[in-house]
Amino acid sequence: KKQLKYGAQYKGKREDAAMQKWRSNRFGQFIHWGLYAIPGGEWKGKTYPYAAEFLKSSAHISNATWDSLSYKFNPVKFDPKAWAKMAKNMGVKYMTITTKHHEGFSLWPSKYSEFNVANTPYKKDIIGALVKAYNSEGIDVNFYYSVLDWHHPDWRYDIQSKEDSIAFSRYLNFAQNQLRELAENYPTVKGFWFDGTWDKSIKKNGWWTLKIEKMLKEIRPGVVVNSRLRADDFGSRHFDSNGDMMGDYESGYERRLPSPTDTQVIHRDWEACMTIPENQWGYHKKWDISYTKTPFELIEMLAQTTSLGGNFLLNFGPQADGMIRTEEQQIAETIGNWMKINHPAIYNGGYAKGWQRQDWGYFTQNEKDKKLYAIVFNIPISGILKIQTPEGVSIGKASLLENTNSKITIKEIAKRQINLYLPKQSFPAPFVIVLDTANEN
Ligand SMILES: C#C[C@@H]1N[C@@H](C)[C@@H](O)[C@H]1O
Repeated sequence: KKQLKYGAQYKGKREDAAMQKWRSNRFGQFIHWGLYAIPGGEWKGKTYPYAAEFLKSSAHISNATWDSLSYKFNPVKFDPKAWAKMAKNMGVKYMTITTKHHEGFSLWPSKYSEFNVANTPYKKDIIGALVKAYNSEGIDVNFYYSVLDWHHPDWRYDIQSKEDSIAFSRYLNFAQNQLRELAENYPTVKGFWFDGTWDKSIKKNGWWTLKIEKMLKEIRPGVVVNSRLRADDFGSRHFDSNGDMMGDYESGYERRLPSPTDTQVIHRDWEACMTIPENQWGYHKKWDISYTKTPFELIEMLAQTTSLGGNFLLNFGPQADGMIRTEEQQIAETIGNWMKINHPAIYNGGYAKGWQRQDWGYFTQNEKDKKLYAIVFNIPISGILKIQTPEGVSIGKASLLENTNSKITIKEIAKRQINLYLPKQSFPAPFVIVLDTANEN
């Protein structure tokens, strides 16, 4: 074991109320919004297939040209209450908003950088409006903050000279000031989601990442910080040089999930963030420039994540005019209709210890109602759902969550081998079975 000053600050899961709330939320909305929404993946008549929020680099656009987009930022149709209503109806319990992405443009009137929403035709504080609207809907708000900053003159990708280290320490002070400002000015913030921490400059300044974590937790006790902020004494990220996770939850699952049987993740808190297109976080004018996931695919990801004790953060990329595109609205509505019936299998849901993953779907154990849920995506041709029960546990009753009068016949065909016989009906959508279990001894 190495002696670390800037490694993991604690072992195991946080069990305080704020972390338990974060964990019980399970389903969140990611929002990527910034100047990149204006060009929307297109530049000088050319469409770029890469992530729209990376257009500045994929189209080799100068800082001066990119920054001048701020003079055009005027989302006249922006209605934070409408966004929050849509999110509520979709069934998310938290939202994570880009306060500043790699472009360096701040969506709040920051004292520490002119490059912010106050100096645009729109003028108003977007972060403040979103926090107010989402909190009014009972939705927690977290702040995404990119440490990587293409705009700031003191940003460095690496420290290769005295000048670099002098400039970069100015940058680290600037970022610390902005983060303090966010934590102080928006007291209901529940978490900080750091990104853009992969460069050598940050890996050589692991001390700063711990300082930031401590500062935020001092200003906002209970606030939740992702592992992606953190680097240790030797530049190891997410997990320190002794293999211990830093921050409060693992945030390495970006556009990917652990495999359904990868149970090593259940020992820590974690979150997967996911795009609906293949790889677009910011708004891209061409929705179908890549494959876009269907609502049922996204619901399966949510179920898989919950079954392994993780949170699922689904991304939306609002338009420059402030509207959420219709394709995203429709997906939100379909997911919301499913959540209205099936949320008991998700909220407060987690890993069902001892219940072996089956091909037909996922088990989740509800921390609150202590019930076991089976979320079914793949009905076998036989119509029989096979279940292997843990040692000493039997299934007393099984019924459809959407119709608890529906009786599902249970048959023990061998020790700990159960057949569930589905009712003869169509199942046009993924569905949930509530299993009443009992200890045999
Ligand atoms: C790469 C990269 C960034 N990380 C994702 C969460 C998005 O913010 C994307 O731009």
